[in-house]
Amino acid sequence: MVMIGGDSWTQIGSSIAGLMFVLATLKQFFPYDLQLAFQEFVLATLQRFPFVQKLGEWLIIFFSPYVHISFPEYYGYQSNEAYTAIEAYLGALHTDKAAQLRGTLFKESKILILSREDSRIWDEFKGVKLWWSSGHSTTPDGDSRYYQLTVHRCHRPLITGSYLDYVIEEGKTILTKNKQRKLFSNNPSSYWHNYRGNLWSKVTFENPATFQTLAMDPKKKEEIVDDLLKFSRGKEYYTKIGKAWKRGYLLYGPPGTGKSTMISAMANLLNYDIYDLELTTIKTNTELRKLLVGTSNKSIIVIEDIDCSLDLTGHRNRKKGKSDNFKDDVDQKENELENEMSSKVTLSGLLNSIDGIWSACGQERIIVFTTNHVDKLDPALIRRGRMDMHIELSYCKFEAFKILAKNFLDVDSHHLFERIDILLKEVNMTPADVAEHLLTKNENKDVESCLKNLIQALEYAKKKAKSKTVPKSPKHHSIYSYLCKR
Ligand SMILES: Nc1ncnc2c1ncn2[C@@H]1O[C@H](COP(=O)(O)OP(=O)(O)OP(=O)(O)O)[C@@H](O)[C@H]1O
Repeated sequence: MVMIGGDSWTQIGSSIAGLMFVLATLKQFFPYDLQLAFQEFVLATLQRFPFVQKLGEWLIIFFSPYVHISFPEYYGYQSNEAYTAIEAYLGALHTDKAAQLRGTLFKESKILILSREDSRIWDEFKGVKLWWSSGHSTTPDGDSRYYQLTVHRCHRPLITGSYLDYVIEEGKTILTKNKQRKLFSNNPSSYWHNYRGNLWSKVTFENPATFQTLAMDPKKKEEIVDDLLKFSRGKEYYTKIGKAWKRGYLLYGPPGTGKSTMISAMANLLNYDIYDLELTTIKTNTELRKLLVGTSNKSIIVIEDIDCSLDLTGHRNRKKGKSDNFKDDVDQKENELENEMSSKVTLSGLLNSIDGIWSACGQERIIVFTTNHVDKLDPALIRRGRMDMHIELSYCKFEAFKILAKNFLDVDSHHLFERIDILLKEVNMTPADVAEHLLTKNENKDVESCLKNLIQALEYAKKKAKSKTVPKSPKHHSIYSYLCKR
């Protein structure tokens, strides 16, 4: 064992102090990025010797006069809004001097947006120079990108006090200015790999539907628009009453009555993103929770055709009643096996996720269920409080027809309107079908012949209804394909 005497300690102490003094003096003559590069070089060399590396890291942290603040892209499965705001802020910083830029031209926009792509960016705030760097880190939850801010210790109060607030505010302003709404669809878990950004695929959302062009009873429409606007302005209200800032809408009605169109109109009204959640590709409740946590604020989460997505409806009832005979037992076993093979997302899993997650971590989220068969749904799923507003979209009545006529033919009144009014009272025709007939205008037909064409179709439908012919079932539109095709 080597013993070190009191004199030796004094010697070591003064040597370290001397070295620190020399380093601190030298530092003044080197630009900061050179110092960083040097630190990285030292660490890379030391990496070969894990113990020495740990010691080196500790020494650098201990003696370095700089403070490092990290902003990871995700915490757990939730995205970090500070990261997104910083990304936007830094992307727009000194673009005139940057060496590496990325150009983006959004559809329908004439402005090319140039943003920085360098991994090291400096900034200046109230005369203080600051350094930003970006990188990747691996955590037990998967890979995450991050931004790191480095600043001299003496400027810490300025940075934490006002600079960071300034960066986040500026970043958010840039994001709002450049905001392109996105339509997300969930990837199967086999795609997720190690990176949380792979949970959802996104495309730019460009469906032009608005509440103005949505054909439905104007009073009902006004009620829905008011409700949505009240929700989006309700931050203080929800905080005051201690409720999660979320709202659920159940849209029900026959195919082709405008459920998907209304979702687009909602997104366009509030400037929210849409998450189209396909339940059938989700294997477990845990996966479902990860996906929901991975959604961002100011978004609409849509579960379309909830009655067909999974066996959500019967679970509770089946569990309650004990099977009386052997056949029931066999049926139950078969059902369980089927569930095992496909998806294990259960009604209770869905309900827990909806209620639990947002009360814990979500803000400003709308959830929409659509169905063609409201009567098939478990009451627990759609009770008020969970689905706050139940909206029925029904067959085309005269008020709705007038909106479609305005949309497609640009006419407010016409002598044929009266006949159409009478026929619409007698026949159930969906707005989708009416719209289809009015679209014949595109085949160079005039308004008069378009309306006559519609009257003919209505009269034909009336005759069919009388002879009790079962109408052909209309095409199913998945919201994703519908929104993408527009
Ligand atoms: N109420 C409506 N107002 C305006 N257009 C409508 C309305 N309903 C349907 N349409 C038109 O019909 C087409 C299909 O409508 P949409 O997909 O919104 O119906 P849906 O109720 O969601 O049908 P599904 O249940 O099959 O998904 C759209 O292209 C839309 O333009």
